[in-house]
Amino acid sequence: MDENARFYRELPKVELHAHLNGSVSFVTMEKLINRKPHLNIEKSMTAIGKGQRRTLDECFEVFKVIHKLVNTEEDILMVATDVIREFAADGVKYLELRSTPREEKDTRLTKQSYIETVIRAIQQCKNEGLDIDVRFLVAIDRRNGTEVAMETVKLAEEFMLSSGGQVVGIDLSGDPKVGHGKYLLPALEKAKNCGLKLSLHLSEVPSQLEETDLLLNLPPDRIGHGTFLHPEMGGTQHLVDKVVKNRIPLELCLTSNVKGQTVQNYSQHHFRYWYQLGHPCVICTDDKGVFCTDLSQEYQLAAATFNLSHEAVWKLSQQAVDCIFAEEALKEQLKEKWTKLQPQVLNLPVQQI
Ligand SMILES: CC(C)=CCNc1ncnc2c1ncn2[C@@H]1O[C@H](COP(=O)(O)O)[C@@H](O)[C@H]1O
Repeated sequence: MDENARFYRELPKVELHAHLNGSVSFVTMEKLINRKPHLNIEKSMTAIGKGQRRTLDECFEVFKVIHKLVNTEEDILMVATDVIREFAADGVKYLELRSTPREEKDTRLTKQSYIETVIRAIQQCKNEGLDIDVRFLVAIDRRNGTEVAMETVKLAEEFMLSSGGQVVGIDLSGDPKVGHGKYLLPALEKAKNCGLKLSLHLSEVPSQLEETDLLLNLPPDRIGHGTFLHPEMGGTQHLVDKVVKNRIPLELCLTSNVKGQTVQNYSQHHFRYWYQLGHPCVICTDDKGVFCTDLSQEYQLAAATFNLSHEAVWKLSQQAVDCIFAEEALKEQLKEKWTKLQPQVLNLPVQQI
């Protein structure tokens, strides 16, 4: 590893936008495929390699394949523990995992046992003494409509109260071209009222202005992507003003947006717009397995594309701590960790990009 790459690996990082089943690495995928040879799934069907791009629709097809491979409690436990260990090895000190609870009649997996298993994995990793704190966001897949959204919020609330603070919020995700946020509003309002934090995928594709405007009234605690919010991308100043006024952090995933072709190339990524505004931006991976990346690479990519010094990168990773959903006490502990690590990480004899 060259010294520059080492800087990004040693940089303490916060990952706030990681879909569990999109984060499954090649190594774990191999284990899953070996468990289920009858499915005839090849690794190439579950990831988008270097230089490759896919349409958004094709990307969502990949998740269907992965879901076939991950359909038992045993699979979920393995996938979640592997993903947490990999993030820890990548220098991530705080991780918010998100996942959509699924019921699988064949294997008697229930939404309840799905969430329990993810929590078990988090606990198992904690017992291993890994240097990473993990929290869980229960995801609503927007395609499933009002009733399922409400049921998901109820489950999330139960687990928030019973999990000793492991479940901290709700993610709204899924194919942005399917469904409409107005049908999910009551569930999201309920979530907010019971103390769950909200991270919502907003304006991931163009022409969602009305939905975005509506959901911004909640307001959410963080925004996933927000690619088409600003006027240069067909959004409006009104939307930007709402986001800025409430200082709602954006979770930005460069590789995902370029490989999924919602952004033409790295230099046109909306990171530039929001970063220049001085708005809180958090670099994230989205689906590190599907998009063959990790958080160190994403930081390095952002720095190379937008000409950020190591000091600026450090500040970016440090400011991400302010955007986490975990309790204040943990936030303070993480801030101390950053302060402690700063001299060691920034004093590395690094070559400039
Ligand atoms: C297609 C593409 C460019 C993906 C990146 N952007 C995304 N946008 C919206 N929802 C997503 C995205 N990536 C993953 N998800 C959600 O996360 C799920 C996979 O993780 P899980 O099963 O919830 O554990 C997908 O089925 C989908 O509901």
